[in-house]
Amino acid sequence: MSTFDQEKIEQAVRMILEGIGDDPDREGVIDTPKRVAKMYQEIFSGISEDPSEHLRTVFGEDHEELVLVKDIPFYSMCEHHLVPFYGKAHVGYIPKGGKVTGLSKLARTVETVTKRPQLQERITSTVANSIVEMLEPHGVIVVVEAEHMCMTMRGVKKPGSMTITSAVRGVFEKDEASRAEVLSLINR
Ligand SMILES: Nc1nc2c(ncn2[C@@H]2O[C@H](COP(=O)(O)OP(=O)(O)OP(=O)(O)O)[C@@H](O)[C@H]2O)c(=O)[nH]1
Ligand SMILES: [Zn+2]
Repeated sequence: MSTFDQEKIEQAVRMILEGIGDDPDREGVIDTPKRVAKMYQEIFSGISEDPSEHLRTVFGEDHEELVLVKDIPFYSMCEHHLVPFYGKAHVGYIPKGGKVTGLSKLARTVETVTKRPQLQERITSTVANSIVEMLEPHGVIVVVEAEHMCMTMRGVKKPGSMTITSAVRGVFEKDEASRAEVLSLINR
């Protein structure tokens, strides 16, 4: 995978400004290519990171019941239109064999996965799969709710519409009662 290329983005943004019929040399936008490149470095920083890495932090804690971090806010960029979609992620798992990770690491995993050109479905399944791979828990549930600006400010123009995706693994797949319990906590 190629690395972040600030100059290439600056050239491209300048061309976009030209392409939309603006003057890239006028005072107000002269520094815009630089600003956008700097912003992209920040909002696409997850491309060069491995989400699973955060989950290497484990404590040998004997807790084999639900751990749920809900309402993790995120901003991502729709890979089809490169406009934002944003909302909340809820991440729950039931640890096994003492593999309990730090609570912030669940939010950091969401951060890495969302800071890329994305699809909401892929965010949801990548977070769930990273937890399965690294923590080998009894079960994982990830619910993501988001508003997509490509559906609000343009195109179909449906502001307020929310997309909800979920990924369930292990016990949450098989046990309806466990799934219902965690969903009721998320919706509380
Ligand atoms: N499944 C999925 N679709 C998404 C996501 N973000 C945006 N999309 C959709 O991607 C689709 C792209 O459709 P296209 O027909 O190729 O592009 P378009 O002509 O701009 O589509 P419209 O948005 O309907 O105007 C649209 O239906 C978007 O709503 C996402 O996270 N998951
Ligand atoms: Zn889109």
